[in-house]
Amino acid sequence: MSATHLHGPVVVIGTGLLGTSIGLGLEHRGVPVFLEDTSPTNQAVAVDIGAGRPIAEFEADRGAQPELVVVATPPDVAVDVAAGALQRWPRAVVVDIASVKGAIVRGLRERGSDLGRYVGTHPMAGREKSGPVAARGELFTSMPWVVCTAPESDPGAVRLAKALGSDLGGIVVELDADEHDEAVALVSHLPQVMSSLLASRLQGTDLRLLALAGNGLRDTTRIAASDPGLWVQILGANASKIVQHLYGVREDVERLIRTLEAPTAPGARLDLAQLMTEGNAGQARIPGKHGGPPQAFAWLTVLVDDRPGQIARLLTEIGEIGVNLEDLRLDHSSGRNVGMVEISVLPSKHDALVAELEERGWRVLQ
Ligand SMILES: NC(=O)c1ccc[n+]([C@@H]2O[C@H](COP(=O)([O-])OP(=O)(O)OC[C@H]3O[C@@H](n4cnc5c(N)ncnc54)[C@H](O)[C@@H]3O)[C@@H](O)[C@H]2O)c1
Ligand SMILES: O=C(O)C(=O)C[C@]1(C(=O)O)C=C[C@@H](O)C=C1
Repeated sequence: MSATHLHGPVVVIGTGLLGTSIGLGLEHRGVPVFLEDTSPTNQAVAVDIGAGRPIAEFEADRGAQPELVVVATPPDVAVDVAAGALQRWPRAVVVDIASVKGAIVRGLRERGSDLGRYVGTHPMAGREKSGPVAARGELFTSMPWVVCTAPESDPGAVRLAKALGSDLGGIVVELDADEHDEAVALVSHLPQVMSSLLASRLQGTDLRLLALAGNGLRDTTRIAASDPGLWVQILGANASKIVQHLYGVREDVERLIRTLEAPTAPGARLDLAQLMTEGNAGQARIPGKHGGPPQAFAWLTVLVDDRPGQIARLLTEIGEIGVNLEDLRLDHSSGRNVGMVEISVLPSKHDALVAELEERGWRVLQ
């Protein structure tokens, strides 16, 4: 059977980071999108940046039914909004994209909503920023998109939910809602908590000391900038599953404290080595891009003058050389007018890229 694609119209309710990113991605594919938000400003910004047209234009055609409604509101109103959409458009399939899944399907079941036309989904892609201005149409490319089929789900509705994920470039993964919540407690919610706990230690620190921070601190605290309002809802809705992992963390932290209180005691070094090795083993299990096996990319750093247009020129030249960037990080060395562009590529491309960039006059550190 050939793959199902969306044709639209698609209604997106909630035009923040995720809803606007979905609108942008679908419009880019030629799927007509209509946007609704309780915040007139967020709706207008999403329309202005090309994520779709205002819902009023859709409703002007009385009796029009969307093919699909995407509920992209915060989790605590997702049940109300999805239940409302199922009633408002009695022939449309309704999906939500909230970060927790069990509570939403249970909420809809309790209300007696038509679960045949509802499918819970969750794109495992996002940013630490909120609102439509932070949206990106390519946010979902090659990222997992979980589809949680309930026993009541109609197969046609599930096909459309999967089409949403795959049309936006995501990799569709089918899970039961409870399995999903179990998994994200570890791979998404615990990282957020750990990052916030770490970053909160920085409050009140002398800024001269913080200026020494390298990538270690930046890598581990990026998501500590996430929206507290959204995360209070996510953590609250998945509390019982997250707390199981925090018990494990507590045990490890208590063990580490005991070891570091007596760092020269017999066995202390071995204990520290074990802790680091256990971390290495866990980190090595994280799959590489596109859900493939973990892959070690090769990194190089290019120094660029801190002038407008330099980074764009570098990226254009890497494109001309014909090497695919796997990842990119930008950094500034404190107090110098130079930027550092860290680039990761397939190991087999590394040496040729360095040689070609040096040939073109770039300063490359390896
Ligand atoms: N931020 C992420 O990284 C991420 C990733 C995957 C999934 N999600 C999920 O996506 C959903 C949206 O998250 P976001 O980051 O886009 O949040 P956001 O704050 O950027 O956007 C939410 C939008 O919903 C609107 N809204 C609130 N109540 C509404 C209602 N009753 N009706 C219509 N609009 C309403 C808000 O005005 C806002 O524009 C959440 O359920 C979240 O769990 C977030
Ligand atoms: O990259 C990020 O900013 C994210 O944290 C995105 C992230 C994640 O944990 O991967 C956060 C919460 C969402 O529910 C899905 C994706």
